[in-house]
Amino acid sequence: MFKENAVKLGICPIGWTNDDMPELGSGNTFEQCVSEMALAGFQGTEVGNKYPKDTQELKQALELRQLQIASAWFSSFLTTRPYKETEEAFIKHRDFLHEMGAKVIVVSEQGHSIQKEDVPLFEDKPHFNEQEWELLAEGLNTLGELAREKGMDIVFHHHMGTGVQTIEEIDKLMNITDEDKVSLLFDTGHLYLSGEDPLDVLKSHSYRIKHVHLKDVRDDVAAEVHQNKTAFLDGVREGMFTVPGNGDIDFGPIFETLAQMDYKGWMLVEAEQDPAIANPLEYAVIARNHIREKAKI
Ligand SMILES: O=C1C[C@@H](O)[C@H](O)[C@@H](O)C1=O
Ligand SMILES: [Co+2]
Repeated sequence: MFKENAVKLGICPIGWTNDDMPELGSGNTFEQCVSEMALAGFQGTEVGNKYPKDTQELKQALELRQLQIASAWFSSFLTTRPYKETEEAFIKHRDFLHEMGAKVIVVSEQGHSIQKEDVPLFEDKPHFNEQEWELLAEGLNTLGELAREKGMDIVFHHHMGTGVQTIEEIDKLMNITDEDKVSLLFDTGHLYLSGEDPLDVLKSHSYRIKHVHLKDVRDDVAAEVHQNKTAFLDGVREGMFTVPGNGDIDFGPIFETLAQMDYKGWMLVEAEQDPAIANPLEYAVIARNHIREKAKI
């Protein structure tokens, strides 16, 4: 299994408050969120919309709970907007994360994304044309260089409803970007929901994976989302995702493969669902226990 101290375990705030649907968990405070993360036994977190913007204030709140910032999501629009727009926003984001001690920056291409659109998730995903693939690759290589200026890496987030969702698309992106500048985020839930075998991605891109999101999927809800032509955010509300140990993904072989490939870095539970239905602390504890049982950490 994993070497000692190779992996840091974290949890994302999206189970407490959802940045894409701020009405989910609107009554949950930042203090409740980070206190419950620590109480459930996690060492770190990503950044959510309720976190203090002031780095000193955020550092103090995290130090009190012995939590670290692992990363934060960044939306790029390299395929649809002038490059400079993405670069300007990226530099601010990079500098904030650097100040907070993070080593990786999560990047997701949101050009043409249907992630927030009211259209069928399983039917309307975008497909990039060759020119868009080139824009994406060039832009990501440059963002990767900018991250390197601060000793950081960008980790690309493949995602349902975007142009980089399937294994074929992930393979293509990895092939056309510079391996020294663009790394990969491995998100179990997005791969499984897309119908991919997450183990295939681990095996093909082990040396580029530098960040992990642990998300489980409820097969019965996912089937309804498929059948009823539901949109991504409605699927989330309906409970398509949950924490590891509460859904249908078998995490044993995933942890085994990550350990065999000598994965080092963060693994963060990231399980968006309605906190009014799934109590965030209760589900954080379910996830922590499942990881202890299956990954022996
Ligand atoms: O990393 C992520 C961030 C969320 O905003 C996103 O929608 C979620 O599904 C995810 O994987
Ligand atoms: Co994710």
